Amino acid sequence: MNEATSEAMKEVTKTSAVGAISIRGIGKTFKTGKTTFRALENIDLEVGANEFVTILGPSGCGKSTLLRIVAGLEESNEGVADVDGDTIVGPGADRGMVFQGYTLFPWLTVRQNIEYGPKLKGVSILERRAISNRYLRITRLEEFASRFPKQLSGGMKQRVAIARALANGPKVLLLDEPFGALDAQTKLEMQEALLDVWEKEKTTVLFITHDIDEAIFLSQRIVVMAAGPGRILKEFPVTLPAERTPEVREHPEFLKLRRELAGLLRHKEL
Ligand SMILES: Nc1ncnc2c1ncn2[C@@H]1O[C@H](COP(=O)(O)OP(=O)(O)OP(=O)(O)O)[C@@H](O)[C@H]1O
Repeated sequence: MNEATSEAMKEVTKTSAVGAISIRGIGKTFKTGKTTFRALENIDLEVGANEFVTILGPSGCGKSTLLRIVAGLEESNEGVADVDGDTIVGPGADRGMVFQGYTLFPWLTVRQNIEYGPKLKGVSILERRAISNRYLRITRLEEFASRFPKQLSGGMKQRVAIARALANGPKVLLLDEPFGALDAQTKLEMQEALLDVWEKEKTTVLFITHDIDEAIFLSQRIVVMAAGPGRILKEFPVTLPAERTPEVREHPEFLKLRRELAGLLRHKEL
């Protein structure tokens, strides 16, 4: 190999995308006493590295169960899931998760919450400071670094939760209705903030919601699930401009997709 080729390959390795999720034939049955409940049936889903994919579906269709399986918090009964070819057998630093409920440590400041994961891994204090500075900046929380969670609004708490997940350097962000508890205006602001973070970090995002507008605004692709048993109904590419300004919500393509999705989900309890 000549020098030029070897330099070119180094460049490819440096910039090559990571965080591809592959879900193949996943099935899940819950057993409670003598009763069994089929929560997921034969789920196949490929999410590309750096892609932003949203799973949209009615309550109880198994969205959270599927995300928990990818997070390694729940075991499937059938099928396999992997990230970049590494089979998921439990939680791992390659996957960061943010839930609807605020899961911050109340006794730690914003900065300490963000530094918690790196500290557990034994990262030096200087490096930890650099990491928290980066994510405080990206999530626009710099001036709140010394506050405690109870001194923050709901939107700020979710920004800290996202910063804390990113501080562990995950390849994949798994977001389970992270803005579900926020008021309408804060929710819109958080959607823009999340896209900003995704743009800067380029992690793969698998996002769950039952909000059609949220799914369209955020995603490159929407996967619609149905219940009884939980299964994938249909996938929709979102062909909106890459830059999602608030005006995108009035785009003919946005309105068309909203009609299509609402039609598909009309008889479901969304
Ligand atoms: N640990 C469990 N034991 C028994 N049943 C469960 C368990 N976890 C989930 N289920 C059932 O599996 C189904 C799917 O639940 P899941 O939380 O994945 O749905 P979801 O689509 O995320 O719903 P929501 O939008 O309301 O959060 C539900 O009917 C739920 O009652």
